[in-house]
Amino acid sequence: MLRKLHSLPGLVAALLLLVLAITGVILSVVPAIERSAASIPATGELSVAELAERVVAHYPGTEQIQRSLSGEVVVYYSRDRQPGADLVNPLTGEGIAPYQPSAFLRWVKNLHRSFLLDDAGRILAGGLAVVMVLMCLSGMFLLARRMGGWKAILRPIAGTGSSRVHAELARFAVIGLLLSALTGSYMSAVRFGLLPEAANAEPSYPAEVSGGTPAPVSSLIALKNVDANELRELVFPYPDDPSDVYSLNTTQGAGFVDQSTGELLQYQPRSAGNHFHHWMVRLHTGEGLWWLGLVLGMAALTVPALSFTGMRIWWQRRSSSVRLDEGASIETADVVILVGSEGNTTWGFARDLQRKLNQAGKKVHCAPMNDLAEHYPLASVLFVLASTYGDGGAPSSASQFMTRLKHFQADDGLKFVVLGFGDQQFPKFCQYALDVDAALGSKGLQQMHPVTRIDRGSALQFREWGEAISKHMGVSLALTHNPAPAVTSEFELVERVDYGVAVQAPTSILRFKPVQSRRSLWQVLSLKSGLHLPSFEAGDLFGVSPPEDQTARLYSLASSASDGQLEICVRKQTNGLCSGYLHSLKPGDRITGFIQQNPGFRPAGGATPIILVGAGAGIGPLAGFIRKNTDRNPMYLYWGGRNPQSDFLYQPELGCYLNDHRLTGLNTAFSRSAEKAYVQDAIVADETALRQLIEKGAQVLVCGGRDMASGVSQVFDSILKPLHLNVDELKTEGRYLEDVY
Ligand SMILES: Cc1cc2nc3c(=O)[nH]c(=O)nc-3n(C[C@H](O)[C@H](O)[C@H](O)COP(=O)(O)O)c2cc1C
Repeated sequence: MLRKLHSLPGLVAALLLLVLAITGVILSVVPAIERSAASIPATGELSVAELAERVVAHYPGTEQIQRSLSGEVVVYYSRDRQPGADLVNPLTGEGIAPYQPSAFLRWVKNLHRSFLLDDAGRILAGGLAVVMVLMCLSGMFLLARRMGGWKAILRPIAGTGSSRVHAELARFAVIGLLLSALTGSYMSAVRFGLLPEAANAEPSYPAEVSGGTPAPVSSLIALKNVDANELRELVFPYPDDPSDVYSLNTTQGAGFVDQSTGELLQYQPRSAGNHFHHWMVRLHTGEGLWWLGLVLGMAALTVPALSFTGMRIWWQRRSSSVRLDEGASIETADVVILVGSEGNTTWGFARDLQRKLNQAGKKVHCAPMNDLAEHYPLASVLFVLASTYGDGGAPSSASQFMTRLKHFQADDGLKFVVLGFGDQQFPKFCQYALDVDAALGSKGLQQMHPVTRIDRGSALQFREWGEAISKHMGVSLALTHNPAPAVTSEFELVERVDYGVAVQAPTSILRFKPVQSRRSLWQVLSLKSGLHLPSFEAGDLFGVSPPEDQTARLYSLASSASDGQLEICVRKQTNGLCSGYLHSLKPGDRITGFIQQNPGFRPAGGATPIILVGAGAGIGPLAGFIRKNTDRNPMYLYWGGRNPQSDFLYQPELGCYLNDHRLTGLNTAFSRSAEKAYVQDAIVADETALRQLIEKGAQVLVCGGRDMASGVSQVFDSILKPLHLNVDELKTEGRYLEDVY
């Protein structure tokens, strides 16, 4: 519901909102430009009387002096019976230039206020401001849900792609956008009488004036008492009419001034309502608040990107919303599949499972987790496929599941299996699936297979899980769903460096270059060659499928596109189809593969000290990070191999990086040498130095096998203890990142 409230108005109004935002950005810089051009006297330096005297000295036919909130002073005068208007310097009264408001800015303002359509357009713009308020509020709630609660709203945002960019931008801009939208809605509501307009402080014309000889303007006491910076407007009396008066309008109130006695007549201070109205207008336009104008402009600048990423998210969600038909009824089903999903991708996996179970002759009922029935009379297996959302929380189609589970009656024969879908970059990887598994277990249901976690929709892990389930159920389930078949390119191996054969850990550094492809029309038009690498950074992933199998394996990239080549470090696994295939390549051989972004595994920029930890081929992306450290920020590498003579990967490069200070410190450990040490030992040996680095704000990046990563995490937990910190807390702050396989 909340999501619909956010996305539907956004989709419908996107184009018009873009017009409002872009014109808003242009108008937002006007106060700052005006402010930079204006001379503003210090408070108390110049009174309205002095200002008027100086202006009149240069413009004897002065009729009116106006001051904008930005500090621009304009004199309206008559010379030789011709009216004129000039910008003047308030300190001298001299003219600066003829006052000619920009026709372009007037047009932009009209477009912003009314889409150049008078009242109908103003109503539309007002309606859009209200839509924007709704989108900002619903967006804030969605963001809080995404982050796992309001308290976590300022934490680093995990995730990738449009969804992450949208969340980052929205968090940056939401206050500014909300302020613009609220004040815009208010102004429209006042204009169309939906809200009462604050009574204007218009004093009534004085019934009596002295009618004496006009005194020089500089001597009028009422004008001497007002600071020039408070002036909005001073209208001069008709020349030669002693019964006429000055009309004075300031930021505080309005009244009349007797041109002979200088007495202030009929003065009316601004009411509280009038002040409020005045401030609402200023908060919308930034008039007189140039810095606020720029802040609002920057917020409005995000609207095109928010619209684009918002539409992409909506489209991705829509295109993956392949709802399955329920299949068998609750009463007749012998297998039940319940799906917990937020972004709809889990439904694709469920559909594959349902289809394969049907092919195996099962009667399958499939439904969202929120539709858990009280009883499935004939079912023998209950599958729960659940993603995790927010900070380890339930996705929307499972939000009621735990409550409904309380009324669930399980038959003795019913077994359950939970399959979690999540992303390892999140600190609570598949947490909701783990919670569901525990809750079903505590209901007395029998677990058919331990809860399994699928990382980033891995087709390989899903297939492997299907094989295990096939054995339990005595059927053949060849699960093949692959949520995001990637766009592949062709690459040629140009160099390989081999290590580790003598210690039974054959590991190769493989370097590829892109193969000339047929140029697209865009490349032809933009004079680009077809020989370009797709954009990627060290730490992103390279997906390759061996010829015998369509399922891609992912390897961490050790280079970035700017290095001009694609580099991976691959250990040959026993019976490994893909690693075996890659190790069989000779220079000149070609492969196809694709890039998958992995923005959650990148070193923090700036002077933050970086501690890199890896073992074996896990050094690949770490070497890539060091190579890119051309600013020579503090970077320390802890790496474990088997034997320095055989598998000291990147040894020559690391030597160069130490010499040119891209690498600050190198600590190695070798398990099949005299020292018989692992990377954890090298970390423990350096405990004090590491603790000091972390105290200074260092970030830790770990890459390698799962066992190594878990050992390293334990060691860091004990190093962090005296600091009253632990690895989980560092992970939440984005200061402990893992890329494990
Ligand atoms: C805002 C957001 C928060 C997420 N939080 C977690 C999390 O805490 N733990 C986790 O393992 N995965 C998390 N994920 C990853 C999703 O669970 C994963 O992408 C899953 O495949 C999505 O499936 P769905 O599209 O069916 O909802 C999150 C994803 C997003 C977009």
